[in-house]
Amino acid sequence: MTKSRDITITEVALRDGSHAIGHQYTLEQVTAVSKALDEANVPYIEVSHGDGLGGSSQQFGTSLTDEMKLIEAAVSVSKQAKVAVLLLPGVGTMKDLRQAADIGAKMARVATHVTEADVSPQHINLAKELGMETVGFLMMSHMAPVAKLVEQAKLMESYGADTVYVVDSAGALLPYEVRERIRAMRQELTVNIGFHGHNNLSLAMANTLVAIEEGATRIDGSIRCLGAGAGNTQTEVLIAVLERMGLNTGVDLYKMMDLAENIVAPILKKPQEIAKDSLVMGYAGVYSSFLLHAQRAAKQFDIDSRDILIELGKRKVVGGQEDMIIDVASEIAKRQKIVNA
Ligand SMILES: C[C@H](O)CC(=O)C(=O)O
Ligand SMILES: [Mn+2]
Repeated sequence: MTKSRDITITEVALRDGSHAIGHQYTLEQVTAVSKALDEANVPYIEVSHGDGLGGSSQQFGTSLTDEMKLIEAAVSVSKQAKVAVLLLPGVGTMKDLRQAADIGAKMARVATHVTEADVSPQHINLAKELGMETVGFLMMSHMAPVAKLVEQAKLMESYGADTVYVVDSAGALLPYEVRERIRAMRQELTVNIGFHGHNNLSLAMANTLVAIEEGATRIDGSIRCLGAGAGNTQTEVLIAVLERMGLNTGVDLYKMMDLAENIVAPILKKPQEIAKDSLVMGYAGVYSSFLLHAQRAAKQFDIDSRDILIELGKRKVVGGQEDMIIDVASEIAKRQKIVNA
């Protein structure tokens, strides 16, 4: 019998990693990765467009494959794993959530900007009615002071979330900032606490361990770092580290290493690394999902992508404001033309 898990992992490469590959997952890739994750005993596998259900659009990026087909495929090969979906109210609809539940998704992660939890009760309630496990996902957690974050987390708890996550969308949080956030939430909430990191400042693992030290038991990872920006906490590495610490995830390390090497690495166009743009995202506190958008805009306007990202950070642009990337790029290009004239 498997010993109960000390830490429960949600593998997010098939959702967060969608950003890194321009939402081009094929049915074959999602089937192969999900099957191997299930065989490795990963308890939760998140599958959706990178921006959650309903994200496929000009604004966020069009999916190659209908996400419902991807979810269906993941469900069909998961014997023990539960398939999770992400939903941003206003991007995904109640209808999307119903459809995902109908085809077998068992967990709904309702994501809002860290100060906007009050847009989530309808979706959390519907997920509960549909018999799904529910997670409140507070994105861009670095942008709110601790007291505000706790207030918003308590709102999500009051709406019925079984777990509330601190989401370091920009990979900008420093370990002491994760510590104070998780500690305060642990003191004020009775539900599970989760942590979702991004590795833009090479701190995803350190931040995850600090979160666990402070009482987070639900942790996200992306295998081979296949997530937005520089990727998330690398799942197979995390499993090895936690095993060394005597913490049980129930996940088979060898199977995860084989999956990372043989199936996931070939999906990546190039190995995940902290390159200049992802580093700037962590430094300037910019949403990791903006990476490819900013790089495309830089090319279009023949400017440095770092200038766009720094400006987006200054303006505190958040998820859903992807159209601002082009505006900012065009302004920088105009300014530079005037200076160089
Ligand atoms: C929609 C975002 O990609 C959700 C997420 O993973 C994050 O904020 O980080
Ligand atoms: Mn993320």
